[in-house]
Amino acid sequence: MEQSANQTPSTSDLKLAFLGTGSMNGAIMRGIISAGHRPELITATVRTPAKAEALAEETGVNAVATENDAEANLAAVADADVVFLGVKPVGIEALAREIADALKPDAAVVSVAAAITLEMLERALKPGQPVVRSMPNTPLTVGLGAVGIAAGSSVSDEQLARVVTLYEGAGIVKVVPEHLIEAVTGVSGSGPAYVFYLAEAMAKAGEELGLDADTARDLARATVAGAGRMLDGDVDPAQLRRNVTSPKGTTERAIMSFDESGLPAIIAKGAKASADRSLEISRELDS
Ligand SMILES: NC(=O)C1=CN([C@@H]2O[C@H](COP(=O)(O)OP(=O)(O)OC[C@H]3O[C@@H](n4cnc5c(N)ncnc54)[C@H](OP(=O)(O)O)[C@@H]3O)[C@@H](O)[C@H]2O)C=CC1
Ligand SMILES: O=C(O)[C@@H]1CCC=N1
Repeated sequence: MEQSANQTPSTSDLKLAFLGTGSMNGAIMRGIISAGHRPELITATVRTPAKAEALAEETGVNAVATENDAEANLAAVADADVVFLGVKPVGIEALAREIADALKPDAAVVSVAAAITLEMLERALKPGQPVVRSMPNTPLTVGLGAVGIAAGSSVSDEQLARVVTLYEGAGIVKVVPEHLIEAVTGVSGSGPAYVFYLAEAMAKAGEELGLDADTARDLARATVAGAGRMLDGDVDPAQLRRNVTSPKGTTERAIMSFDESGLPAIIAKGAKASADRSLEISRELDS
């Protein structure tokens, strides 16, 4: 049964480490900083020195490259209260094993990786280390993220609430049983790409209707951004759609065409393909 966490402990003094600060961990970190977390309490690691320099310059965090400092990940977690693991799924377990002995025993380790199960994470860390499996998405970077999280066996209510509060600074959070994380992946983890894909397709449609490429792209982009902004809050997408759809008007014809083409089923099939791929990667990596 899905539930929303409702405790809001203070997280403003927590020391955070982001290990592997690319698209996803970078989005989480930027969202948390925009929500007010002080960059001087954050250490971020990447592999490449130039990327570390750019991150430090842009965000003010302490950013370190593992190519410059082989101990960077160990140093980053040494006094961290919450550690976000943000490397590709294939590298997560090795990273967890690398930092296992350097973590504070009560540090919460939050994986953002697709397909990496709580069992795999707990096996790679020391017994009793609190672990959270999360499935975030990149709109966290603009404070409009959507995150699913599942708690490991050693996570206290307070530790889970801290992770929820950190994420809630930059989006909405749903606490779900682990077996539903694949569903979260199929809807919201991969979801931003579906929406960008829609914007690409709308732009192409505009060109086919005679608009020049720049005009078509700008109209499609602004439409998806504006509609996305209207969805922020407790609103019903179907009602917003109906507000655009005049009886016997132009939009109605377009929606009828989408329905005749089976668009809802096509989207459901794509979301399932994402969820299924997550399970497939789990099987590939679980040794
Ligand atoms: N992108 C997305 O929308 C989403 C991604 N995820 C998950 O997020 C994770 C990361 O994906 P994504 O952000 O897209 O990938 P990226 O390639 O953008 O980021 C990976 C980061 O890890 C760094 N890195 C690699 N190895 C190490 C290491 N040993 N120590 C420190 N840093 C390291 C890379 O540094 P460098 O660039 O210098 O090589 C890079 O900054 C994946 O597990 C994915 O499943 C989950 C939800 C959504
Ligand atoms: O494509 C991926 O595998 C990652 C996980 C969800 C979104 N991006």
